[in-house]
Amino acid sequence: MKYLIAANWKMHKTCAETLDYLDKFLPSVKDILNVEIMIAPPFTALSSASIRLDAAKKEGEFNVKLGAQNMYFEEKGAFTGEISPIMLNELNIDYVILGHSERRHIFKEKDELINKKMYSAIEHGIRPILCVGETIEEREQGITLNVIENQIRKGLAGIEKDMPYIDIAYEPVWAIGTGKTATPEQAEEVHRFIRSLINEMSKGNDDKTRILYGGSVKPENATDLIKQENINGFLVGSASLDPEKFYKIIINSLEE
Ligand SMILES: O=C[C@H](O)COP(=O)(O)O
Repeated sequence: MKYLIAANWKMHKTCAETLDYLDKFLPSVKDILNVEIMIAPPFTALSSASIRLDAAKKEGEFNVKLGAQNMYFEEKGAFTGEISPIMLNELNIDYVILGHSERRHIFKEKDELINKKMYSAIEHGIRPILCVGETIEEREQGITLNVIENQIRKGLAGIEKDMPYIDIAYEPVWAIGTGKTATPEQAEEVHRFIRSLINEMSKGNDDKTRILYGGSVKPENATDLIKQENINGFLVGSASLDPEKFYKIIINSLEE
């Protein structure tokens, strides 16, 4: 399984800043082919980034993919402010991040809506990354694994057979943007649980599904996290905004 190191820029970077980033970042990862790299800029920068990546790919083999940070499940219609899968298809978007904790908590997205988006992404050939994670209160109540199981069962309801086209990101809400990373052991405990759950749900058809860790990943903690047996990559927020830091996370993940 090729690991995936993904950058979620959230609401950061204009088109000009995106192109400037790619100018610095792409040459540094040109020869890295044994890990998949994905960048999810804001919607407004996807088109420019897509053109820039196409140009890079014409110059040789390249392992950088583009992702969207969200998507609506309908193809078109009166859904003010939303972006559809066919709009993403037009830009050759490979991945879409769904159910991110900021979508769940700030924008009140529920598992049922996330499940419809998962269906739609798969139907349109866009590989979804389903994000799950517990709050600090849930961890303190000792219900972390119940919360994760519930989010995964509801998010994947009806699409268990499509497991080979899905990745999952475990992002403890208390570790996102706080500087508090889960320890490698804390992360591994949940990743091991997710692996056995999706293995059971897909009847053993989960060997193409990467389980990413997200939450204050930085160059300093990437090596110890990736050493864990069931951590198959990262979803990186703040540290991915700096091309050099993101490059170091990739390099440090490759050492193991
Ligand atoms: O999608 C990324 C996660 O929310 C992690 O963000 P962070 O690396 O800034 O903690």
